[in-house]
Amino acid sequence: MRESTTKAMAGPRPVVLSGPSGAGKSTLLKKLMKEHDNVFGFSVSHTTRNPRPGEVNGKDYHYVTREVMQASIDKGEFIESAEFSGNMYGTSKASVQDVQAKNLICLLDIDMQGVKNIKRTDLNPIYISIQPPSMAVLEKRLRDRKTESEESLQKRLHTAKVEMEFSKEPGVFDVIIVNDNLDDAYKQLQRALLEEINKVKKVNMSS
Ligand SMILES: Nc1nc2c(ncn2[C@@H]2O[C@H](COP(=O)(O)OP(=O)(O)O)[C@@H](O)[C@H]2O)c(=O)[nH]1
Ligand SMILES: Nc1ncnc2c1ncn2[C@@H]1O[C@H](COP(=O)(O)OP(=O)(O)O)[C@@H](O)[C@H]1O
Repeated sequence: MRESTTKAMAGPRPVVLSGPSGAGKSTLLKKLMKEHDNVFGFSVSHTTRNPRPGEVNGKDYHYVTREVMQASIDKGEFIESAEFSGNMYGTSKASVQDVQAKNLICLLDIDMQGVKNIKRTDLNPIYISIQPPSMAVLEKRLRDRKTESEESLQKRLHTAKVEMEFSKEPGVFDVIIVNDNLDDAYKQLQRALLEEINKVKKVNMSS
């Protein structure tokens, strides 16, 4: 029998945002959480990559060594994990359960391997693909973000092409949002989640 990670805490449906590095996933997630107080909770992933300036351990990611992360995976503490651009990333069971225990919509920012693996679990999220208007715009945004070395940038651009192809496979994503103008993309995202948002607001208001 498949292990149930979340069934006991049946509440609002989680939301997976996926798409190329630089497509705007973090920007959109942060805006959702800022504009809807006490509705969303971020699933804080583990990663072996170094923190960027301004990122906070335990908030953006749990920054860990490869040894620590692998040991934790081996103990069965992760729902999914993947190798992305030379680093490990993964969603622990605790990261999702912490959010679901508060009856909040759990937001996951994961790559395409994560999407494939989450589809094999009973999490049953809404799958949303965030896409850049073009590869040229994606490259410009990633360069302007100034977080990547040239090598890391090239790796991300290469993976972005694979991620874009993956998103075209029918039935993978429930919603596809092209993040050209940020406000428009945000409105589309909010519209896609409105039903879930209203459900949570109603329940949390009456409790
Ligand atoms: N599978 C999986 N992917 C993750 C997880 N956390 C982050 N990612 C993905 O890893 C990739 C790199 O993330 P990051 O290093 O923060 O770079 P950024 O996307 O360019 O901001 C992105 O595609 C994220 O969606 C996770 O827990 N599992
Ligand atoms: N619609 C947009 N127009 C212009 N710049 C954007 C837009 N959306 C995001 N950005 C910028 O592009 C960069 C990549 O966005 P980010 O949210 O970090 O992407 P991801 O989390 O998908 O890697 C950031 O510097 C962000 O401020």
